Amino acid sequence: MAKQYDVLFRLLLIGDSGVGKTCLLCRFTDNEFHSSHISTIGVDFKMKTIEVDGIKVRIQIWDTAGQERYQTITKQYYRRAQYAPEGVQKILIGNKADEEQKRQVGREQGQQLAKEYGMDFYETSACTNLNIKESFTRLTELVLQAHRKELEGLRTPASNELALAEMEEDEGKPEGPENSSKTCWC
Ligand SMILES: Nc1nc2c(ncn2[C@@H]2O[C@H](COP(=O)(O)OP(=O)(O)OP(=O)(O)O)[C@@H](O)[C@H]2O)c(=O)[nH]1
Repeated sequence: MAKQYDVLFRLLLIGDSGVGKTCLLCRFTDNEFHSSHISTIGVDFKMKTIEVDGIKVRIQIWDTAGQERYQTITKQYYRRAQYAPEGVQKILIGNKADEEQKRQVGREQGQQLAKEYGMDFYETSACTNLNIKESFTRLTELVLQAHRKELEGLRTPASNELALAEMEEDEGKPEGPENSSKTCWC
């Protein structure tokens, strides 16, 4: 049977508790917004398939708890992306852009910080659906660009045969940090 996607990526959301990581994810994957704050415990993930530049990309997005008390658990999950080594693609998001009157960080300040770390910067709102698709798509593009060589040929009909497409996700069972052996592109 033909594959539903060409390649699988893992992306990770990190940030302080309450900034809206879970809401960003729910808006992106299910187009939903929840006004209550139910803190993530440890980690959770959701999947979505998007097409970028002719490539069907299955994205597995990990949502981590922002609360400090879960840090020991969450760090286990993102240890390979932790110090953002070369090759790890990242963007900076300032969420809750709809709450202008409660703004904590100036747009220029966010842009400046992103520039310092060589990241793209997006102001988003999970509430109004501002820049949600755009930011996740941009990050996906960056990962695709970083893996251009391995992806050559994916746009052709023969793509299903490529080894990259063999990277299966196990939707029911998130891999534990210790037994994760698949390639992780963040
Ligand atoms: N106005 C507004 N509120 C938002 C937005 N995104 C999230 N919120 C609210 O902010 C609160 C926290 O959102 P969460 O998505 O649960 O935050 P989180 O970063 O996942 O929090 P932890 O799981 O504790 O790390 C909730 O009450 C959301 O409704 C947004 O874009 N605009």
